[in-house]
Amino acid sequence: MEEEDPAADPYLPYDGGGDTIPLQEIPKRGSNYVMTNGGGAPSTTTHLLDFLEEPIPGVGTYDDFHTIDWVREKCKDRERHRKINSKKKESAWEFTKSLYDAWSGWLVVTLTGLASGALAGLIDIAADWLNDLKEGVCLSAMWFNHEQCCWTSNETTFAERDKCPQWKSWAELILGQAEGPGSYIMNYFMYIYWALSFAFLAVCLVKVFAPYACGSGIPEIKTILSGFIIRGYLGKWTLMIKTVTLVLAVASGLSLGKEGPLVHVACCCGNIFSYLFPKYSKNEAKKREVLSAASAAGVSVAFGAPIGGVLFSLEEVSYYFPLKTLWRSFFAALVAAFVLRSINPFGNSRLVLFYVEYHTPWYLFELIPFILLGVFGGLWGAFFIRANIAWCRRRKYPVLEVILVAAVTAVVAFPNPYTRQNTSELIKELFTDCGPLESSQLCQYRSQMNGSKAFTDNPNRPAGPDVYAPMWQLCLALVFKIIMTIFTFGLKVPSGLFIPSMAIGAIAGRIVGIAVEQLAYYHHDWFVFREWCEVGADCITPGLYAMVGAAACLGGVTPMTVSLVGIVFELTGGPEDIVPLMGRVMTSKWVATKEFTHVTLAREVMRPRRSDPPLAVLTQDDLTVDELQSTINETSYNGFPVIVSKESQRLVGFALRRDITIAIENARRKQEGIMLNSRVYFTQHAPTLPADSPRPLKLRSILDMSPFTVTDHTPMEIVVDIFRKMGLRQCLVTHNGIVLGIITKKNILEHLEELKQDKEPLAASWYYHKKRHPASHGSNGKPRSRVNHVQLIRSFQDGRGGGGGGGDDSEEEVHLLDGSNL
Ligand SMILES: Nc1ncnc2c1ncn2[C@@H]1O[C@H](COP(=O)(O)OP(=O)(O)OP(=O)(O)O)[C@@H](O)[C@H]1O
Repeated sequence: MEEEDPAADPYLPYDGGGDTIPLQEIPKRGSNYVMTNGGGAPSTTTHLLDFLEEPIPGVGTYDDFHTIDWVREKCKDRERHRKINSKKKESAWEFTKSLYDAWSGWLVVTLTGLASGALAGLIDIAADWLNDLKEGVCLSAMWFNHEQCCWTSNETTFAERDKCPQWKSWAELILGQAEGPGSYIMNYFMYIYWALSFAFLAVCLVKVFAPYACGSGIPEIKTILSGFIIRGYLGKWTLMIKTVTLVLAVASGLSLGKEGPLVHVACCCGNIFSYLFPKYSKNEAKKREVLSAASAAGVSVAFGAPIGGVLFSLEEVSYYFPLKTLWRSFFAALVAAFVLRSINPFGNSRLVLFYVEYHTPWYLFELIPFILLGVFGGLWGAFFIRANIAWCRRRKYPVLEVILVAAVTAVVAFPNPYTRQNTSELIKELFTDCGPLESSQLCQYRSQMNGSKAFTDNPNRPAGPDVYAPMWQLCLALVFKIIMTIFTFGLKVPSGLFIPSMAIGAIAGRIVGIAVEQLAYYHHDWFVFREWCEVGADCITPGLYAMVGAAACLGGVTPMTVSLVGIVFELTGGPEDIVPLMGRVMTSKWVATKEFTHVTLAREVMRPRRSDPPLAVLTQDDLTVDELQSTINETSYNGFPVIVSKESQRLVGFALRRDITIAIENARRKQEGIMLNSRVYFTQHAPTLPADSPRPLKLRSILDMSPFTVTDHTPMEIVVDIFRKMGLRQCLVTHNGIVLGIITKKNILEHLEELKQDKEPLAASWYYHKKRHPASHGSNGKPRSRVNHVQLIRSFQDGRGGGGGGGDDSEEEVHLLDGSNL
């Protein structure tokens, strides 16, 4: 390490550039000593020795909506480790501190897991209760939902599980009659009334208290985990409001799920707990390790799928995922699942949402309909994304829109039993295997099974009117769900896409399943069925088709592959059915993935481009404070290359704008003699100055002397690789040691997008936005307002399904660059 000198710190008194004061001679905090000021008269000042060790407050932190520098954060952590290791042998106290430090990672993920599990349980219970409130109330105990109410009743029969005298529908309570058109209309009215009230309350809470609480939150979390700062996105307000409004939004009956928002809730918990430990709160890279574990805990409780959660965190959201984070994610997912299981919100003593056991295996031929379902899922995904993006561009009135969508949903959903019921319940019903004990309408085949026959003895049967009627209702439900999901996703309430997508796939799957089953029944002599599906044989399970369809549609709207299989596998608890799932998922991945071949060189991507203003640089020892400040004020770049001199242009290092501003402010406040014409220098020793010049300001401590550089001839393939592997924020481009330009992470993303669009004109949201609102940009074309930054940041999330979320109401909210692989 280079030797510190007092002038290296802007707080320290300076002796005029001559001999520096040996460290041991500097008195302790609070004592006085005599110094010469800029060659002038001796002055007495109070010197704070601790500043030698303390970093300048604020230096090394980041502004809102900026990219973090992973390399710098990792170095900081290594330095902290070194310090702790060297001190731990000094005393028992230091040793205890080092132990605490080593364990704090496990502690923070345990707390996160506990909190996520508890909150998920609470949300499940509250949402169930509120959802049933739309139909009626439990007179014996108001806090029971419909199911619990009738469980506790002695008069409930097995066939009519949901009927009991304690549970009163609104018509019974208000009109005193349970049947007839009057009661139907009253129940209909009350259903709409509650749905609208919940939706209105949810959107108002979000709008007034925590705009970041809307949407699923997953794209933003991906953005944050890849190294962006979005202050308040994972804060306590967002957590509180998201928890409450999620319950309301789910209960309002809107076509949305709570799974994505639960991941957001878990990440808020992780972020809040990380503030208890300086190791995490002061290091943005370390904080992201906790957030990775938190997102695993989120998925774990959202679906009851702990392993799926870890895979999700690894594959989908995390950017930096060392082995230690894998273990911690696993542990957080485990703790969260355990807590949720103890709360037992589904009342089935199972963690999984849709536990199914199919009585027959699937046959090779069935891969054809499975693949067709895969195609349907892909088409649904593509259609949904396009339609949702197109709709999001037209969005203007968030509150009104929520009320309208909730009203239409309630009015249309009530008459159809498949749309009225809770979506998770619907999926569960669609997944069911028609056993003898199954009371679902979908299992009312013509020749009813003799109840005493075993499951495995359950041949395919012809469908009668009792099955055709629900089939029609399912078809209508499919159309309804497809349309409503497009309009719902992106509303200003918490909304996840997993459950509606699964429902759409499951409905389509069940319809296809029943169709294939009937085909096999009536045409068992066709060669495809002849071998394995004779009359009376038990061969086709429509529930399995529903499951494959659900996975297909889920895969269509999210880029998950391995984690999707993991989640669906855990969700349904069926190990035999994993092969069709894997097949389906892999097909879509192969079709969708396209590798780029970069033929470009760094100099073609670097900024400034020919038409841009020249690169803003700082010289190492001939700027004044005034000149430095005007460079900072006139531009809004995050940092500036520091060069030897205007003539030589050789690179010395890189200084961040924020660090420079903070250091100057601090020096002005705490250091006497710093004026506008004081010379600023980044060198080890001060330049020789005329005797009457004011005291110079040394800024070497904020200079990054090892910035990443590439030469102008480096292929972009390599540059992208360096950015990916090292987590760089920026990289300087040199030629013979002379700085030519800079490439930032966002430049790389824009470049990748250009490649993706086959060199069509760049359509990044930034440029798009610029065209529409020129007034909101600074002279250098950089967006000024916070809203614009949100849009720009959104460009780093995976465009798929990105219509949701965000805290602004502007039109171009959806966007578009795929940054998930950088
Ligand atoms: N010193 C500089 N001189 C000229 N252009 C620069 C300079 N620094 C950055 N740029 C370019 O200006 C644009 C804005 O850069 P900036 O440093 O603000 O980062 P950014 O890419 O917007 O990312 P962030 O979100 O971190 O602000 C980028 O295209 C970058 O290549």
